[in-house]
Amino acid sequence: MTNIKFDTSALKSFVKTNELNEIKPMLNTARDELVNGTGVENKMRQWMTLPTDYDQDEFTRIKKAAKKIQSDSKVLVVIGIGGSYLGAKMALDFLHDNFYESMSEDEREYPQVVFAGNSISGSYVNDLIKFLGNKDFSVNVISKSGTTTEPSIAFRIFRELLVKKYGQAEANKRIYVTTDAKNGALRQEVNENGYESFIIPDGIGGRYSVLSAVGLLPIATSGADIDELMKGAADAQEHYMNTSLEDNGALQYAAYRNILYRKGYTNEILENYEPNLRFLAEWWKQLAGETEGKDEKGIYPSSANFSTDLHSLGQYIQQGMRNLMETVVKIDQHKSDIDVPVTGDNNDGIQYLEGRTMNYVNDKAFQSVIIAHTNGGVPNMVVSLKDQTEYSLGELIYFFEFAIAVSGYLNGINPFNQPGVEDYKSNMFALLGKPGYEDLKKKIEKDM
Ligand SMILES: O=P(O)(O)OC[C@H]1O[C@](O)(CO)[C@@H](O)[C@@H]1O
Repeated sequence: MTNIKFDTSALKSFVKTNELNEIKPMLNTARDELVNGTGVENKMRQWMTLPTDYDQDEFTRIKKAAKKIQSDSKVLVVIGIGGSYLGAKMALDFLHDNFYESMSEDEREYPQVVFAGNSISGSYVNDLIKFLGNKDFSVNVISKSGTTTEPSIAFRIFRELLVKKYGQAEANKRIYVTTDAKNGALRQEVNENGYESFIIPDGIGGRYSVLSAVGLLPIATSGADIDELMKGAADAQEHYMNTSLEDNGALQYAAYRNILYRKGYTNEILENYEPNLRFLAEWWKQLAGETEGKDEKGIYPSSANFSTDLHSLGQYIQQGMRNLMETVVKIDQHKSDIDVPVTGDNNDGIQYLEGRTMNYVNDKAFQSVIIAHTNGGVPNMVVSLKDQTEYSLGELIYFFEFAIAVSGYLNGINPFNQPGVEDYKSNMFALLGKPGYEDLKKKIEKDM
């Protein structure tokens, strides 16, 4: 097994063999804290066994709901932010064609999945309402807390739109809620209105939730195979939970990125050579950033899309401040390929590429960048993924979740909380005049 290979061959000039041996006892302690549940906040580890231990009845209901949406809607509006958004968006992009979401109604077999509630932009929401026009649509609102401002506002707007279009009773049948089992405003609304609902289990935080109903309903609605996704994740669970450092790419990734971090490579760039992997990095950035960035430490997660960003960020990466490390997610078997056309002339200077394919050129770019950036003082790691299937994505999700959680324990922080996110929220509530924030409002206004 495993469709993932973790390659550190480009790290030779940055990490000596003994360094892996030296960090191994600490890594194993971190791994044991995670796997055996002896670490802090251990109740938030339910994602670890989710691929094999999930509610089968709910899984069946998710597939049924996806079928209903496919039969009665042209568009599914998914409302959520952070972990209640990024996993589904990442998976949809990863699994479908680059222009899948732009296909017209007649061309598509399954509903278009669009997102809302992931910003506070009035223009975006107006554009989306315009786009929906007369199209039949349903709404999947996702929020673990049920109280996050961005999705709450969006849900009000799109629920109102549904009621206006279909009437209250039919609108209620087009609303799918994914939230906490008992708590929060959304659960209360489910109880009052009888919406179809799905549960985000207590022990799964937003950024670890893509393999729960949070990701599964939008992914299934888009026509992707969630059985295969879970199968890949289940096989990854079996592998990464039960193998030691020598055979475990996720543990190796956790070890090497921390060795590098301790040498001053404090910023990690997750990179790809496929445009539809852009949101993989956006998902990973929340996973890594919210997990590790606390107690005034942690690797800063960033991303770049190649070769696009070689023509923008490339200069900085090659010669800027030397605190960067790169992790490339590389696809081994591409979905498709195309020849460089044979024209019989060399006016554009690329006749030497005739007979080659675009993926061949892309692969040479990948190799060249590793050589250049390594020579420029930027350590490179490579996560190679066999292909862009549901099975491989399931594995990849588990690989990163496991590695980042171990990495958090290794760096001596609580990997499963995110207290820092609350500060801006409190200020915003105070400035907006939310009841209960009067004192903070006064304090802010005094300091302004
Ligand atoms: O699902 P919820 O409760 O709306 O939260 C959304 C996101 O907001 C955060 O709590 C941070 O603000 C994330 O951790 C979470 O993924």
